[in-house]
Amino acid sequence: MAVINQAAAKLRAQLFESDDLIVCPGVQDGLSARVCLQQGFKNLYMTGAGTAISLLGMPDLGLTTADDMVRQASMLSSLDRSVPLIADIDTGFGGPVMVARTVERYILGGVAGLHLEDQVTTKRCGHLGGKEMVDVATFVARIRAAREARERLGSDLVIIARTDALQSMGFDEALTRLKAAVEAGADAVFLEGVKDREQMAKFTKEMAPTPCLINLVPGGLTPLVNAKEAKELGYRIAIWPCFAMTHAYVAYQKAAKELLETGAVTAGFTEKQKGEGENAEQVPGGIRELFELCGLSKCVEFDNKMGGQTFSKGV
Ligand SMILES: C[C@](O)(C(=O)O)[C@H](CC(=O)O)C(=O)O
Repeated sequence: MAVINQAAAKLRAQLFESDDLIVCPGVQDGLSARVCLQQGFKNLYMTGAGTAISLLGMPDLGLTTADDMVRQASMLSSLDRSVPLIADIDTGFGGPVMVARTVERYILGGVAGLHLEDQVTTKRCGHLGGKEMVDVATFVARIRAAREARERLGSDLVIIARTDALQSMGFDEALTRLKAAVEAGADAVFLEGVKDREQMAKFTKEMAPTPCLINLVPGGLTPLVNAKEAKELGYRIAIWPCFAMTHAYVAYQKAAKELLETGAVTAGFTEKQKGEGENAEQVPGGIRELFELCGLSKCVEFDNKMGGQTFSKGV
């Protein structure tokens, strides 16, 4: 328990013992997380939209189950337990009992923070139209259930209340909901779909001193301010869901098109990479490098240290 709680305690300290912006690149799978860890990010964000796309090949329409999300969030948390992960928990997947149960599973998986929202369980991405909300009492019960689960496990989990009410119910109702959530035990707040800089500044000012999160989705409703601006606008946490996925999508398309049309895959490769296999071990971005990114040498070292024979003939 103590080791698992370390990331949550660290996130809590980042939030309440410093005034730096917590910069969270959106990750959805092992590769995106490993790349962000390699680049030295101090935090990660597990995007539910990205998880729906990468794990299910489906849009963000409330199709990922609690099991899908717990499994992905736990895997991502385990890659480097010194880097706190904030994870999307959508609506919590049911009534208070289910919310508490799912939050416990997130905590036990090593998640440091999560955001829990007020959409109906048949939810959709916050940047799509036609969203429906639960009433305030139902939302508050979800937050209370999350807080209760946190207390039951003695965890430092950071609970971030998210409202999707802005588009259909307006700014004042959205703020009322977030204030009620803070009253019920949320540590930070997330106003989904905020539409311009003026609204951003007003939001952080009205919610102060509660820390606010900004969601910067490529192609979404919110202007893509940079980290410096987000901080100046009063935000404490910024998430960039699907940012790398957008780039990966374009690269996949290019390579798939080339393979289909020419029967070969060379797009974006260096001359060396295009060569025959004898230098395979040195190829940058080749399979060996990807395994290395994911801890190949560390696995071999661990096996040896434990007296295992698995890699005695080398790898
Ligand atoms: C933040 C979000 O919940 C996510 O799953 O990452 C999504 C982002 C997206 O759809 O790209 C959201 O609803 O804003």
